[in-house]
Amino acid sequence: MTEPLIIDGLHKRYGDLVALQDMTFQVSPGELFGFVGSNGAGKSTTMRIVLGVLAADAGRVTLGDKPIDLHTRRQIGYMPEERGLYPKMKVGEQLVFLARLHGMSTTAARESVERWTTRLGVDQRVGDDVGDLSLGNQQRVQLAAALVHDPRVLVLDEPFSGLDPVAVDVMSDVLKEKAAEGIPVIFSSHQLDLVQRLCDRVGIVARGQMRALGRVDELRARDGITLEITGPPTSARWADGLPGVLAADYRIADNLTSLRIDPGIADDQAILAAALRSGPVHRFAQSTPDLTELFREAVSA
Ligand SMILES: Nc1ncnc2c1ncn2[C@@H]1O[C@H](COP(=O)(O)OP(=O)(O)OP(=O)(O)O)[C@@H](O)[C@H]1O
Repeated sequence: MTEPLIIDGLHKRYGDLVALQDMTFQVSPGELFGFVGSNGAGKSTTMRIVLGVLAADAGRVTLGDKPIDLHTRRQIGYMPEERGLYPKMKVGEQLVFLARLHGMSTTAARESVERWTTRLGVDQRVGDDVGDLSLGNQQRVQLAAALVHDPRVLVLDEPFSGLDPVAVDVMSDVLKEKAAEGIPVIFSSHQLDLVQRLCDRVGIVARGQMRALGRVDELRARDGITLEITGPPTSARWADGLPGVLAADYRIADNLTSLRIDPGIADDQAILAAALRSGPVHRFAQSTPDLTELFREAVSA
């Protein structure tokens, strides 16, 4: 078990531009945390500060209660957004070199490189220059570079971008495995379906601030439940004033009534009865917002 990664009150400006404002969250050991937000929201800036490649103006990053110093930093596996491999160096040599930089013996480094290149499906390419690989395979090598030194924390900036579906599955499995081993894993992504499927918790950032933070299912339930009813004439505004109905949207063109309800107060059977009093009911369905809808709400707030 390692300690939680704690990001506490980070502020960062680039000249007049406020890139981070009181960015605060933590990632527990064994947790797969999805970091999402619009372009320019501040995800890479946060990750760079965690790695110490960029200094915050205020706030701190700790592993448990220990500030991240040079020693702890060597135990983080990092995939930067600007991929940082040397194109003219051979895959295998480069990975062994990086593992050695993190303090591994040559023998342990070679074993680890063989294990990870095999696991990630690039073992046939260890003798090739990185620059001769396809972008997707370079990305697999980049993930191997983040993993070869057996890190205590994983911080990955958009690890899924540009991967084919098979590589997405391999990457997903590896991230789940690393989290299951008990280390904190954080990754940023714009692929919200993937984040929703994989992550224990998510943070949604907009303009340098954390706008929503928590388990995906809790965030989805927090905004209430939506009921969609087709049949009763929307012009009758039949659901107005029913107990527990937070908002009613009558879509006249589709003859569809969409109700946001508070599940603690609303009685779905009473709502169905009210609908039937107004006309025949052809469809009565419940849905919760998905991560894409939560994202839209959070970034537009
Ligand atoms: N070196 C820099 N100098 C000036 N501004 C910067 C610098 N790096 C980032 N920024 C700005 O800081 C803000 C946050 O950028 P950051 O790269 O952290 O966002 P991001 O959430 O990772 O975006 P994306 O999803 O597009 O990668 C943006 O407005 C960006 O233009």
